[in-house]
Amino acid sequence: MQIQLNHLMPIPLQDKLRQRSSDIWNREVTFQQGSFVKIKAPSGTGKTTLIHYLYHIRYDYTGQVAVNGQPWPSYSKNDIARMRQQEVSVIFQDLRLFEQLTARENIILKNVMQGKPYYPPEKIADMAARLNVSHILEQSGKTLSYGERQRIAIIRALVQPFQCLLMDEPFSHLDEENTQRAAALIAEECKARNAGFILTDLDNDQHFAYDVHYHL
Ligand SMILES: Nc1ncnc2c1ncn2[C@@H]1O[C@H](COP(=O)(O)OP(=O)(O)OP(=O)(O)O)[C@@H](O)[C@H]1O
Repeated sequence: MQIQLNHLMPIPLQDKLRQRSSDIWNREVTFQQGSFVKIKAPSGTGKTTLIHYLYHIRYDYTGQVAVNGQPWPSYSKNDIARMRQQEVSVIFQDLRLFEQLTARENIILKNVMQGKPYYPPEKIADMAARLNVSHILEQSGKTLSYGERQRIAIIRALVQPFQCLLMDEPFSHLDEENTQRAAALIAEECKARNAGFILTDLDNDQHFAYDVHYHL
């Protein structure tokens, strides 16, 4: 999956962003299939906005986001749904777990809706053990701590096919050990699919062997 930005600018932030230089906003940028991409930016400069544009759930921009050569708006609703099932996965900054479902139900919800599991239960158990969340899998979403939710959201994003994984500050509430464990799992799952990712964060980090760094 290749994503190209063609002079992308958020309409609500145009005045603010014109006053600072950026590698992303109002530029021509190509995110190559399989690349590990880091986008660093201070708070409030549009990381979440960018991730929402890339996942095509927000559209208040000028310019273009093209996926595999075609702008997002040219795809049908069915195409977009299929691409979110097969080609692009996401870890939102606000996580978006269903509070009334258990952690396990949140993880497998997309598989259940599609009628088939992507991974067998043992693989999900293995991922949960690696991220130290085995003991909370049957707890309801509303009782989980933010760090636990973050690890459940990470596992949920990894139990589907994808060519590109979008991640918005995915380790913001994890300690160093759990961050390292989560990053290792994400890197493995990307390599297993020949997939890449686009990760936004506030600071520099060494969690991955990034192919490209950008400043937002
Ligand atoms: N729908 C919107 N309409 C107008 N302004 C918005 C909208 N959404 C976000 N903003 C503003 O755009 C700016 C960027 O927001 P965004 O959440 O993308 O930043 P961020 O870099 O992810 O921030 P943080 O690091 O704090 O999570 C903020 O000043 C925010 O108030």
